[in-house]
Amino acid sequence: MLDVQGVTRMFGRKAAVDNISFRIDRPAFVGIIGRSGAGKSTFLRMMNRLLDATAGEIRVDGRDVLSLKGAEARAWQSHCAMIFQQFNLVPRMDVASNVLHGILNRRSTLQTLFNLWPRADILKALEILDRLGIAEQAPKRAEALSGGQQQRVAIARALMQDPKIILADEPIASLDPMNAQVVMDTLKRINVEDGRMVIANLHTLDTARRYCDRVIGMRDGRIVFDGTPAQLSTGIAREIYGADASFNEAATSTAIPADTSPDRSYADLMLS
Ligand SMILES: Nc1ncnc2c1ncn2[C@@H]1O[C@H](COP(=O)(O)OP(=O)(O)OP(=O)(O)O)[C@@H](O)[C@H]1O
Repeated sequence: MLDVQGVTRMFGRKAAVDNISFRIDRPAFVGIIGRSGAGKSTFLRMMNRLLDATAGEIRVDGRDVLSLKGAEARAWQSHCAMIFQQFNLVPRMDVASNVLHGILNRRSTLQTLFNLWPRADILKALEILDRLGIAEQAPKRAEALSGGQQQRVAIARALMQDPKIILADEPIASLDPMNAQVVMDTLKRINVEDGRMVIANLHTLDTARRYCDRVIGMRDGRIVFDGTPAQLSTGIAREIYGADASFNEAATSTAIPADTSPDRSYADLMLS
């Protein structure tokens, strides 16, 4: 369903992403790991057409999304919703309106001007918020919510687009461990229950191991590992991060200590 072939992005003489290729045949939960500057964000930004590639193809169900232009490129962007480390909500706007903004590009100028939303869309937004456990936050301003709740609003906004693929660029990097777990559990749930592919740039190894079906390790723009979490040994992790023998995985951990952890997470249940 996703076939990445020879994708490269140059910035001047530097290849931020250097001729990468991989295939994903089912709606998997894919984690991309690597140190800062490895090219992870650049790849996601090319995939949803925020950034042009210098070379290569990204085929989704046979169609090269890198060659789409104009309205077709915009339509593709709504099929691969993106969520960001800093949530990118409108802080002073209420939560429900932030979620409805996921389909802003489907409205007429007049509707936008008077902030008019069809009843069916409002009900859908509330239904999604309810599903993510934050329905009671709908009338509040986004800025009044905790970071974890804001990221769930951003996920709700993404779901409003009914995307095939969700791209998440360091979705939990600004969150404390408890909120990070809630957000990752939410993404896993959407992946498993809806069959939507999730591709997430992750900065902690334990998160990649715990939630991903497949892990892609990048270093200096290249793929240096592509496999299952079980294949990701400490030695390979060292290679990905360019670290020496003193590299300690626990140092990158966001895990919640067992005695403060809530009931077993959804991901635990799915994976057990
Ligand atoms: N707009 C740009 N102009 C010039 N160089 C850029 C630009 N965007 C990214 N780069 C460079 O491309 C390389 C890859 O950056 P990228 O942000 O994709 O890495 P990353 O793995 O996502 O890192 P991080 O986790 O820090 O975001 C880096 O060397 C970065 O400095």
